[in-house]
Amino acid sequence: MATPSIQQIRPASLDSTSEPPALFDGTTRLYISYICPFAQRAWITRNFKGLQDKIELVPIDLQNRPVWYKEKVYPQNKVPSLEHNNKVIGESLDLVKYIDSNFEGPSLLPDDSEKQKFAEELIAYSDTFLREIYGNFKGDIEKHAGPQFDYLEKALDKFDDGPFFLGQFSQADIVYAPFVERFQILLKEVFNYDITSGRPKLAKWIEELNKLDSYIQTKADPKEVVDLYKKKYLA
Ligand SMILES: N[C@@H](CCC(=O)N[C@@H](CS)C(=O)NCC(=O)O)C(=O)O
Repeated sequence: MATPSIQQIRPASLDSTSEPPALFDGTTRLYISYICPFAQRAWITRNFKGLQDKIELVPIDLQNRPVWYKEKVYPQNKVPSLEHNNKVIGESLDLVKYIDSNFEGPSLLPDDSEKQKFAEELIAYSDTFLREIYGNFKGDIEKHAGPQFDYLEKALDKFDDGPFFLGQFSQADIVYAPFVERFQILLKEVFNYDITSGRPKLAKWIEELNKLDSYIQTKADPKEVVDLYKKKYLA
């Protein structure tokens, strides 16, 4: 029997014509959009911890959002959000930490305090990383984005007991992976800029990420990424 493709195991997105799920019935639900890198962070966390049966994935069509999402689930009207224990929480960085510490499954932070401190530093830097790159899509991309990828290359040099930021796969990798995925596609396609050129550790990090099912299953459609970003940033 053929292995089901990644797309086949993805539930269909709910749109303005869809009925809401049975909200606050005790089911834990992670609301995402397949194209959203912030939501992808929480989705990878859920997958890596093996919580596919404990946290139901509810994809939303952001272009044609159901009104009940804002009214009944998450007034901020953004994804990701998590319905858990009769409340709804949002913000991807908080959700990565929340899912990691409130559910079973392998921990996404090592015991080593030096590594924990470095994870905090990397996670705290992620907003600056994004701002520097997104904010310069119309400018000299090499000048502005280059130092950001150099930052990652240097960070990957800190621990040598594995290919990830802390050696082993952790929250820090999850925070950056969805964005590096998109920037790699987009900068190559639009600016012919290869983010891995001269950055062997970053190249290896991407290669190793692409061996993890929990990440592979969440990857965005590259064509959709390019179309969306061109429309948003380069029109
Ligand atoms: N700071 C938020 C950002 C989430 C976010 O901007 N999500 C986008 C999709 S990628 C969204 O829901 N946009 C809908 C809107 O702004 O109306 C997080 O980290 O979770």
